[in-house]
Amino acid sequence: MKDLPVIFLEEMKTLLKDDFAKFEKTYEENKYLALRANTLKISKEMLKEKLNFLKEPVPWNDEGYYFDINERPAKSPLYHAGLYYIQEPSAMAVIGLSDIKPGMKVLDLCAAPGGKSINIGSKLKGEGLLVTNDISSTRAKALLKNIELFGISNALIINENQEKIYRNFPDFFDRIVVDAPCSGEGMFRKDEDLIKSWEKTRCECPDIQIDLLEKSAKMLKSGGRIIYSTCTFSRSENEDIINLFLQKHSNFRLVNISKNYGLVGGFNMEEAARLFPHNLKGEGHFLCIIEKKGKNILLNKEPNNKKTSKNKSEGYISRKSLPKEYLDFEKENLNIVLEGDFKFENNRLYKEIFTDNLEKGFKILRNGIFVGEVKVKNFVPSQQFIMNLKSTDFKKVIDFENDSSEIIKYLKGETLNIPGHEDGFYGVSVCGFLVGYGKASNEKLKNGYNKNWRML
Ligand SMILES: C[S@@+](CC[C@H](N)C(=O)[O-])C[C@H]1O[C@@H](n2cnc3c(N)ncnc32)[C@H](O)[C@@H]1O
Repeated sequence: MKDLPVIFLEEMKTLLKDDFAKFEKTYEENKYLALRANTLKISKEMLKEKLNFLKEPVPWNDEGYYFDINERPAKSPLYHAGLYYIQEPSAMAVIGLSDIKPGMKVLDLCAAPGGKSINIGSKLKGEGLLVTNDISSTRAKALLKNIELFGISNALIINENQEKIYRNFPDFFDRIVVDAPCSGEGMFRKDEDLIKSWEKTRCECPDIQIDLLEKSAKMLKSGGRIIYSTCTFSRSENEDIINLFLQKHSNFRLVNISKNYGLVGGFNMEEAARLFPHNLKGEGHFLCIIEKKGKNILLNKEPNNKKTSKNKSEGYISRKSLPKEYLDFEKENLNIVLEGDFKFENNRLYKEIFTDNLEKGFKILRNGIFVGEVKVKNFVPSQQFIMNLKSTDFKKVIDFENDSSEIIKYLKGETLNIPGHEDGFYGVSVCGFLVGYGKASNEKLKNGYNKNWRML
């Protein structure tokens, strides 16, 4: 039994009444682990065939599977191909039970390290826009890496506060996910550090949570929905926050979340959902969906995100003005013709997703895809670009089995011996899924894998 704060246990007794004993017992039991197929790259069924340690599906997310606590899926080369994301099973309910559809404009306001954003990315299927944000610059870097690894092409990754985001995106989004910073009570079993910071976070979080909802309300289109979630049990960070918000905003209503698989309603808020560890295989979570009343103007037909062409920022170039080095690289090595809104700045080529102006100083970590850079008259593709391609997009590919020692060497940054291969650029893949590229010369493959992503 962990050293749980006495006040926390007292509050849980009041909250759960007869169920408290069952709840308390879960602290002596093992936590559950799960992962989610990245359906931008692989179907859930095909992933199950490739990973023989997967167990039963996570019932509230159609991409999720449980796996055994002794497995280390992050060590597999298939993970480095962006085929799955390891995520706490209850956390999968947030996007799993939402109705995000291709073409929507979605904001993930508190997104790092990106578990929900990756899930939103797969639901959008590359259509529409994902604006994904975290206020912490260090955590936003982890978010950037995950968006790159999982091959999400339609994301604008930002590192801003809610005030500045709302000034730039009034009445803009179809869905806003507020996976709010919280006191983390639901994760005490998983992460004991949260117990240490609990006294502080439980006092500070409600003010931030209500402000995040206030700003989200202003960024939402009429008919749009806010998906509010926390991983804490406390009513003061869940139902109380929602009630406070609804009292101030009569133009919002609660949307009912279906209660299957052990999910239960909120306290005096049947429409919301509570996930308790004594009712299901996962940690503690709260989830609530609120809708802005009014004419439904979602999924309006303008291409992607563009508000008006007048607001389009400057500096875009057409395909025919792309640097010769890129066009030569594409012609020689790829089977694709890249189209889009391009920028070429400081020898770096970008294919952007969000083309409107944002206020000066707005912190953008990535807008769409960083394609690569021109270095000494050669085009060097970026890791992100590679992760957005399929192995069939490369003219030449070297493929390895998941258990081959060569793919591990590649992921560690080593040069590979490749007898019988002609010189030139190669996509490098595992079981047919790209992990990177290399340049062959004299039967050796110079490693092009991102140095910062190397397997240790
Ligand atoms: C529960 S975690 C998010 C987990 C994430 N949604 C996921 O699924 O991987 C909450 C995040 O909120 C961020 N945060 C805290 N205050 C914020 C604010 N005012 N605006 C945006 N993000 C904030 C924290 O840095 C933290 O990364």
